[in-house]
Amino acid sequence: MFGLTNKNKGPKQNTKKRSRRSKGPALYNEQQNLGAARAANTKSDAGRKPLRKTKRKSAKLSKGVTKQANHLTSNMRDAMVKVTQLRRAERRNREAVAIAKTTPAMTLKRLVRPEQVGDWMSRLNRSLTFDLGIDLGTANILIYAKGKGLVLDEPAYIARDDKTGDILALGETARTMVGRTPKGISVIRPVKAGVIADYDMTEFMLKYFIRSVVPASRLMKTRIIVCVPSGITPVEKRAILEALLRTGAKKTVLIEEPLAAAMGTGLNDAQQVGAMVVDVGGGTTDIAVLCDTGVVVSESLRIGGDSFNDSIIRYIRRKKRLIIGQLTAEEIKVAVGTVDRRARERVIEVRGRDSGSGLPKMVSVNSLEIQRALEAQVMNILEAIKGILEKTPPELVAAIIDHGIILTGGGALVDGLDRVITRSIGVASYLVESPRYAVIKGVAKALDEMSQLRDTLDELQ
Ligand SMILES: Nc1ncnc2c1ncn2[C@@H]1O[C@H](COP(=O)(O)OP(=O)(O)OP(=O)(O)O)[C@@H](O)[C@H]1O
Repeated sequence: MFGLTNKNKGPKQNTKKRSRRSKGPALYNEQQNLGAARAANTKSDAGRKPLRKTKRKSAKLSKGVTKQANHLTSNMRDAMVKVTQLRRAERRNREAVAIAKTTPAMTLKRLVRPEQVGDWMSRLNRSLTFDLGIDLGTANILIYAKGKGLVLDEPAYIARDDKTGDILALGETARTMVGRTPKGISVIRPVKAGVIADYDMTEFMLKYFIRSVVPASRLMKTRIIVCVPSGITPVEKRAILEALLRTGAKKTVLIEEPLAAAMGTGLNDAQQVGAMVVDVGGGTTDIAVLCDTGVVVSESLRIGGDSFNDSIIRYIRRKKRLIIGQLTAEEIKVAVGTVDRRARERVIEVRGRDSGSGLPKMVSVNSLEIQRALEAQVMNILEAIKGILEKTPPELVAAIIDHGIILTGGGALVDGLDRVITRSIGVASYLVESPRYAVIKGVAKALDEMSQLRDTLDELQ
């Protein structure tokens, strides 16, 4: 009975409150039932009926009341759960309204932790900045985009209408027009011997090629490292930097060709103690001794793949009385050309115009003839290497003997150059893998290490 009384006391108060507030039908009925049960209980006590009858009656009554009380308790629990759920939903609504009222920045602060904000900012900055490396060569222009790789590899040629000044073709299309253009159209090379020969055309070519690889919206954020021959004057350097700035770039930086070539060959260890790099390009041959502080001694010669072609043209005209063009000379050089008189003999049939009669003619040319044609130029390169070694500090010479002479640049692909240098200088020399791309690989590295290389780079912004 005590248990029963206790059970009835608690729920009774709650039920009253609830019934007053919400007057829910279930709870109201329960309260009425409980009241009826109590009234019945009081009546039975007052009547003082015989003991057996009273016992049976009170047992029946207590069963009923227990049942009702249990029922009431479970209903109370349901009601409490409902109230809690309602309160939670109300709190959630209030929070949602508060977030909606805050500014976007406040919402960002609420949703993103401070360290994530930093990451987010740097990620955004990185995605907006565009870093380019350019090998502005006499023969070819190569562009490397950080994070993307080599994005442009085109011959540095422009076909132009002489009368109107209109540009008709650029790059490979213009190169194939060399020696085949009608009157009034000329194919020009704006960069000669590594130096800008025609400023307007160089600027036009750079703008055209850069815009073909950089979205216009990112040009203002573009940083460019450009590679130049070691022998150019400060005025020429500034001209190149300004031409690049006029393309719309944010910042332009210069790096010397031999330094870039050395970096591109992955020479870091040798470079620290001393290395000699001979970069034979289309227009220039750059010879330099480098150590960890940069270029120690260097020289730039106006000799390269193009002047090799000129020598071949002159030789064939003189010895074979045949006039050939630049493209044929290039073909001969690649097919049978050599600078080593001990090389295996190869022969090629060459077509051209007879210098006397002006009629078409075909002659055969062999490797030894090409070796003779190129001999004087190779002698100049060998003399320049000897001269540089004489100016090199003895400690570095010892390092060069250990590491050898490294050959880079497309011009160094001419057969036998490495063997001739090794025999004449007495120091092992070797051609790097993909010599045409050594400089642009170095420029790519320089882009990664831009901040450390600050002393070695000339910059403009
Ligand atoms: N297989 C080959 N044999 C001989 N010469 C070659 C060969 N392939 C390319 N060349 C020469 O390489 C030269 C181009 O080399 P590269 O692209 O390194 O020059 P560049 O960087 O444009 O010139 P520079 O460094 O003088 O500004 C051309 O003159 C071409 O004739």
